[in-house]
Amino acid sequence: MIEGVLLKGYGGFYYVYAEDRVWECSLRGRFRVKDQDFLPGDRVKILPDEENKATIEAVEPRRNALIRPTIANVDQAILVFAMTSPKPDLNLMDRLLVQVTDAEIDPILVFTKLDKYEEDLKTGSEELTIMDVYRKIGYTVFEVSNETGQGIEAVGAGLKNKISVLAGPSGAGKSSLFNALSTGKKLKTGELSLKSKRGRHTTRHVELMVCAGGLVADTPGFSALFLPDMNRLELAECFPEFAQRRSQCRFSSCIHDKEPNCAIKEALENGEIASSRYEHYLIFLQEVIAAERRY
Ligand SMILES: Nc1nc2c(ncn2[C@@H]2O[C@H](COP(=O)(O)OP(=O)(O)OP(=O)(O)O)[C@@H](O)[C@H]2O)c(=O)[nH]1
Ligand SMILES: [Zn+2]
Repeated sequence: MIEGVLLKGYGGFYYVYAEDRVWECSLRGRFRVKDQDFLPGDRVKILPDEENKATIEAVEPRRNALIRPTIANVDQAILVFAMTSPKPDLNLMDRLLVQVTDAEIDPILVFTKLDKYEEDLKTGSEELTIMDVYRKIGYTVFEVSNETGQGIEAVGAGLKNKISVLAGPSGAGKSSLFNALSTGKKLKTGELSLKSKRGRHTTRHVELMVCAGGLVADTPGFSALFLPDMNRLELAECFPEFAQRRSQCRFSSCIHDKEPNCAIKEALENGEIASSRYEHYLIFLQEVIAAERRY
């Protein structure tokens, strides 16, 4: 028996990645009734019968499961944004960071189009780049060019043996990144480029794809504009630079809005917290409060 990860269920079969290849699997009789219980990302044990064919014999308990997209055992979210053309939408970035953090998934920020950005820089330089702002907060940040390949290897090293979801706005370079990470490797059965996948299905099935020694899901649904169900105190917990200073606020129930002696507002005034982050926090706070009232 060999261990693998379920990539997708399709047409009555299950495609499992194990030992560096994709196996077309059917279910053992006892699993058939609870067919719908299988999710991409599930860790399974398979028994090969013929070449590339096998049966699923066992399923491991899940560590976590996302509802949208529906994937089990997600380790990390790769949030892809272009440094330039288009300029990164920081509101969306902070929203995704809140969603991911709330789901207890590690965020990784990948900024693309480094080649274009460096060209732009020749006309004038900024003091603290957006990338530095997020690095300073403590996030893992990569700067890459999908065109020249610069920085790609470092991103790939972080994907190995992990299940990652890919999210970010249209035009950010998600497909290009996926392709850049997959170069030099001939695609095997069950592996297709992100773009050809997208072109093929109008209704998007969630599925995992083999990429840089790990598994990656393209997740359009993850850029949802609504914040997850949370209360006003939980929101600040999703901003690491707020959470870290919260105990210094005068009131333990401080939501860092109108309260006096707020450590977060002090840090904002000192320039230790980026104004865009605080601005977005306030926008999200209003949304969370409005949602609280609805229930
Ligand atoms: N110069 C440069 N162009 C890039 C880079 N990455 C992507 N592009 C270009 O940016 C455009 C959008 O890239 P895609 O990879 O299609 O973006 P996407 O995020 O998959 O977009 P959607 O499919 O709409 O979600 C394409 O024209 C790419 O060639 C990069 O690092 N440098
Ligand atoms: Zn406060």
